[in-house]
Amino acid sequence: MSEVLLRASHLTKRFGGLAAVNDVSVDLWRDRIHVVIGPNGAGKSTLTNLLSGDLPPTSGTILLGEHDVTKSSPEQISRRGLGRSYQKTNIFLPFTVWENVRLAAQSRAPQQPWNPVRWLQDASRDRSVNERAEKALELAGLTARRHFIAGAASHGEQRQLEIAMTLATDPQVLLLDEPLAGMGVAEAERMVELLLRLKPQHAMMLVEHDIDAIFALADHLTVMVNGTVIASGEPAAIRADRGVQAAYLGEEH
Ligand SMILES: Nc1ncnc2c1ncn2[C@@H]1O[C@H](COP(=O)(O)OP(=O)(O)OP(=O)(O)O)[C@@H](O)[C@H]1O
Repeated sequence: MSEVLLRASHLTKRFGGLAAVNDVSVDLWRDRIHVVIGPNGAGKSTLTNLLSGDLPPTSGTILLGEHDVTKSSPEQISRRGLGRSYQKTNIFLPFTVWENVRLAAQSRAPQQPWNPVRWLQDASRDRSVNERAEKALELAGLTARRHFIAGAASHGEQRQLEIAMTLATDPQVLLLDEPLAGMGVAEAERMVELLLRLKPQHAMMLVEHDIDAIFALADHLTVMVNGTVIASGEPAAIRADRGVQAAYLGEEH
């Protein structure tokens, strides 16, 4: 049965006089994909940064499960089960796909000083780390690519790798920033399949621009403009909303 895994209430984030996120509430449910759309500057990235702890809200509250994480650090929030993909910035391009996923899994083990080489050596001895990495690799559909050098993998495979690395931290809530960005049709289809495969075990929030993917994936759609939610609900209802059409989707929709 579906359950709310993350509940953000009345979040506001001000940068000086600008309310980049203005009184936004979001519930993320297991087995539901919540897609946030909106034009440039709408506040989508800022909202994601608030939920992941990368930015503190000016006001509002965030519950992750039963825990109030409004003032928690990204590390604490991650350890409570929220995984966020960071568009390639975490990938070590000279390492293999497997090594990257194993490093991400190792980040869940007790803290050590930052030393990638030692992390690799330690990780190879740690069965639970390896098991978590193996599972993440498989879930992300990358088992056959494990020995590829990450830097030589295709764009689509690198995006899959980001998701595998996020999964290796064993999250229940996933925040994914434009998982289909820059993908061709076949890669985008594979990514949509992957996200649908992950859906039953996770609560997911995606920021996405690809209209076809949005309507293929979204169980719930939130439309933001200038920091404010102008519509939120079932995709079919949002698609028919004239205010949304005028503000965002364009005349063809
Ligand atoms: N650190 C910051 N300091 C000041 N203003 C910021 C900061 N981060 C974002 N903003 C402003 O907040 C508003 C919302 O930005 P945000 O990046 O969240 O929008 P977005 O919907 O993600 O846009 P895009 O689709 O272009 O990524 C914009 O006006 C932006 O200039």
